[in-house]
Amino acid sequence: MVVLAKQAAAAALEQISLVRSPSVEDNFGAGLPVVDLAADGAAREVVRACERFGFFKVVSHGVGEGVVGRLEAEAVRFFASPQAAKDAHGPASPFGYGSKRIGRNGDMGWLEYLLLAIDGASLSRASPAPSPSLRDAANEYVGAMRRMARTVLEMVAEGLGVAPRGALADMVVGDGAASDQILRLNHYPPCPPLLQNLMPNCSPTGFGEHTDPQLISILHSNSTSGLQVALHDAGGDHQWVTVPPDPASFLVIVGDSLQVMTNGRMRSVRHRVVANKLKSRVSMIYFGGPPLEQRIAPLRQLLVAGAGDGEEEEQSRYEEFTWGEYKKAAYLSRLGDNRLAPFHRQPPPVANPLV
Ligand SMILES: C=C1C[C@]23C[C@H]1CC[C@H]2[C@@]12CCC[C@@](C)(C(=O)O1)[C@H]2[C@@H]3C(=O)O
Ligand SMILES: O=C(O)CCC(=O)C(=O)O
Repeated sequence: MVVLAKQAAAAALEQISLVRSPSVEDNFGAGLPVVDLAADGAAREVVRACERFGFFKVVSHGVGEGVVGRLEAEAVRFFASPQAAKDAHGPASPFGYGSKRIGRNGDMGWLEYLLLAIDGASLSRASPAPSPSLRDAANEYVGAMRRMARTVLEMVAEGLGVAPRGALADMVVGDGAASDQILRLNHYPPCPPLLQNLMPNCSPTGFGEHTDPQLISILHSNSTSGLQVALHDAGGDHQWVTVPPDPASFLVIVGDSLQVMTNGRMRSVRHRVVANKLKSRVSMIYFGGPPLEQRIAPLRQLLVAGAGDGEEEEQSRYEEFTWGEYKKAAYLSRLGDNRLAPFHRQPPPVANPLV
């Protein structure tokens, strides 16, 4: 009987891996990096958090509750619609509705999602928004994410002493820049009860561990927990730390491209989602990438600034590539792969230290 039940649970999960269920001890405590974007010295705090952790929570962001609420309500409505109606907007290749399958190379998660392409300041005409109301809410939300991406990337430039302020922001949200932006709506149903009964200490992986390839990501979630980030100790071992959900805030996540452009000063953080035992998690994430032809290499001013008096300028830790090349390689990779590894000339020091 137990064997049959276990088989049934395994079948329901298909090839979705299980991880240890998070407990309160895994929560990020007082050390969680938080930046008040409206405060004096915010640029310094942004740089500090990106260098130390590769992510931070944003408060005083100025995004209206209605903007978030409208898109989240549309997402909930869409995910609650009949499976056939959702499937009509899939499979995600890469855009559209997807369920359990992530990317093209066999990654699986306990989630369903809608991946939408952005063209300039709004959803791409080619992107299959399931309804006009979802499209309108998404366009309004994308406007808010673009403003936040500009603010944060300008603060990164300012905090690092890079001029002009728009050097990074313009790559992602510059007028007329054919940048590569994506909006993803994720729904993680609760862990199946059968599995919970059989293996109370295990939970299905919602979204497997990965780093984001772009410059920055901006994440919002409802009040259901699940996001974890990998922090490292001095020996290089990592520990998964839960970031408590806060629907009133956003999380900014450093992507691989920003790691390279800052020559490893800022670190893309590995993160994952673990399905919650009881509640659905709904998240919305904006990915800010540059135009395909953008060269991804350390900003010149950082290499010059990194050199001491009379020394030669700091060397790039990476082989050069364009965003288009990196993106192509990303789509050929598995979610959890270290996509920057083939481009490393010099491995960066220990990432994202445990506090
Ligand atoms: C296995 C995958 C799934 C990928 C592509 C490839 C490797 C990296 C994944 C992500 C991670 C960040 C968001 C995303 C939208 C991106 O740009 O790269 C993801 C994309 C997808 O979910 O389709
Ligand atoms: O749902 C989340 O909290 C994170 C989602 C994520 O990492 C992604 O969509 O790439």
